[in-house]
Amino acid sequence: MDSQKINSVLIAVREAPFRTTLISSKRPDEKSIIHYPENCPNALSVDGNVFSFDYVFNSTVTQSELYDTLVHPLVLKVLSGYDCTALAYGQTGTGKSYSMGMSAEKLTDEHMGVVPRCLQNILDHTCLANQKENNPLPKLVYASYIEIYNERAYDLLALDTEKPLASRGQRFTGGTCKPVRNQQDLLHILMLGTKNRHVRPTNMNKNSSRSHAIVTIHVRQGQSHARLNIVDLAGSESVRRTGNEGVARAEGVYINMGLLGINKVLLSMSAGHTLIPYRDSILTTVLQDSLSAGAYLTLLTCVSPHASDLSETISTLRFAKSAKQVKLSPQLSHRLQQLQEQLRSAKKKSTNATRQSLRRVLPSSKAIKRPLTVPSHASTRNSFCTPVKNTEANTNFQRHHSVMGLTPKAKECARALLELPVDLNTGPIELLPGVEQSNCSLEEVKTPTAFPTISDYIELKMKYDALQQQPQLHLNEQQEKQAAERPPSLSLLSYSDFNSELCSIAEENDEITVPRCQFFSSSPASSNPRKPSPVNVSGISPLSSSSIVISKEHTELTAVRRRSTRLMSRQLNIEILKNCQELPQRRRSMRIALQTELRPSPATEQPSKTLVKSHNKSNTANKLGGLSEIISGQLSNGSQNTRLRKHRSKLLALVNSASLKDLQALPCIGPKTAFTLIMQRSILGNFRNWLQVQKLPIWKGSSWSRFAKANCIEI
Ligand SMILES: Nc1ncnc2c1ncn2[C@@H]1O[C@H](COP(=O)(O)OP(=O)(O)OP(=O)(O)O)[C@@H](O)[C@H]1O
Repeated sequence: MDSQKINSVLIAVREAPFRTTLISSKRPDEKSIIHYPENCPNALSVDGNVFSFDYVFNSTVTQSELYDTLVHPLVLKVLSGYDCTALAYGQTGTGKSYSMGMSAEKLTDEHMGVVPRCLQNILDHTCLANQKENNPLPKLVYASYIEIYNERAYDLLALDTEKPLASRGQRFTGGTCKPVRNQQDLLHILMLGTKNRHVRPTNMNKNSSRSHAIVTIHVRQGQSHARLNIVDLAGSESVRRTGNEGVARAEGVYINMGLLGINKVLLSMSAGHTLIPYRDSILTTVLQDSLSAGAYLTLLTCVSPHASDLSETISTLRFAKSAKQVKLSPQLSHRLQQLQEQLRSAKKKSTNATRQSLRRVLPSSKAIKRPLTVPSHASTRNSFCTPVKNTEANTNFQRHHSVMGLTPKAKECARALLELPVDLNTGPIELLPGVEQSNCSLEEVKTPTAFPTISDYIELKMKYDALQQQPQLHLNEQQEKQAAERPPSLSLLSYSDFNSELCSIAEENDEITVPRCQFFSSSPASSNPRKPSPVNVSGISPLSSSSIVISKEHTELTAVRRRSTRLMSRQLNIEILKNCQELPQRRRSMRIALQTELRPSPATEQPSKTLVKSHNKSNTANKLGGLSEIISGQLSNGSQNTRLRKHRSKLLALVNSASLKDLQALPCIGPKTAFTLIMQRSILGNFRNWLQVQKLPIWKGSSWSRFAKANCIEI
């Protein structure tokens, strides 16, 4: 079905017919400003500027021609499991909504737009596919319809359309998905959308959309889920020409803000930046997944033939040209899910052969590493109590796991150890050999599976609570002795694994309630096993029956601190560490600033080592040179002032020319600040003085003063 090869990014231009309403209508003798050079089928020229795109449609193109050429290939890709986005961009009144077919009006064959055609096409395909006898999983089609109005996302298919789904900075979880099984469902969705969408007459368009609208068609088949986003952006507009006042004027400001956001995202993507400003507007937040490298993107730019719209037309075409630079490499959205599904069933069967083959397919996936650290659901009481034979391998594994994630070498070692034979029934985590378990039914207690769900954790907690009420383990003297001689358990594996499970769940659900557990890191023999203590199972012991809320930040704090943070904390002295307990939760720039503040200031007898050190660390600082003398106060007042002046101008020159990486090397500059600084620099040109830099709207709170202090540029 996806045999047809299409470019991952397709850019097309459609010329709108002359307007017939309100201002700027066609003068009797007026000709279109858009010309089509002969011999260049996919080019157009406006005012002497020639632009070429993948497709160029003149004003006579029909809706069905446009669909067949531009959007039908995307539909085929969606049906094959890829995420796709079709986006309409352009000046107000140039036919974006008309082309995309966002409303329930004009549903005749002549005027029907992209949305109804896509849905019809997808329905036809899925019906055919589902009718095939050898197709066990039917393809199901759903659609959602949302709008971004005044920087808030609203669900147009919800019962309460007034309640925003999300606003800027908030997480967007998606709108109501309605099943689409036939024409009636489709019509119902479009009618609801038309009824609820914000539309208002302006001087340029009697039915001007006041919001960006997104129709998402979901095609599900089993675990596979592909999406086609059809986006009708509100038109860019100048307040002067639309004649908007009051609310309409404010709407225009928000519309332009969303368009600027999408502009920035596409420009950053085409410039190959690693930091894409998705969070700058709610529109780009919502479209983040679809505007990522893993999806197909088709951009339809609509342009006006009117001479009075010349500047808007040229800027629209320039935008389309820059979007052409975006490089994407679409991937099957459900591929990984399928592999994980296979792994899960392979784990249940505990077949070594299947695992080995999957490891070859997914060599670096952490999902592969997990089965070794936790016993499978199928583990029985006996298998739990059987000592792990491959103790040496486990000890090695433990050692390597403690550094896993730090260096590629450590990861390599761990991966190599994965190849060692381990009894899959027992797993590497065992209880004490020969322990009598009285009534304690250990097989009932399931350790987290490789793919736990929230209900798994709730179940786990209930079982811990139940076990706490039951008689504890009893050991005889010999067993105690054996326990004392026993090598440390693989608790670290459990700790790290359990935490990473929590992290992944916390990521999916901003916060969840899980059993409060203590992860022991030494051999159980180190504590008195006779003492009534919680039952130790697989390296996890309950602290209390109370629950704690584990948020994403918390789990990051405890388990998956960044490597830089871990290395940094090793270098810092204990005093700083005490003060920095909350630091990993904060932004990098704040952390660096706080550390700078915590260390002796330049004025004290211990000159600002942080600054000198961090400066010396990078090339950036090497360019600045001589700073240590200034800070340490070794120079006389006069020469110190001269040095400072020189330093400031050198630093300004650096800010005017430095790359993103170099800027980040400066104290109190994080990746975000560096990025916005570069964006401001590209908009405003080189900064003339530090006052200009200080006045930029990028400094929040006391960030400027911290930056100025840390870099000796206080004005
Ligand atoms: N190719 C076309 N053929 C026929 N009518 C068209 C065509 N393009 C646009 N129109 C008509 O022009 C008018 C304005 O179009 P539309 O509302 O789609 O513009 P828009 O770009 O979405 O504007 P806005 O951004 O303000 O919402 C509509 O009445 C639409 O029917």
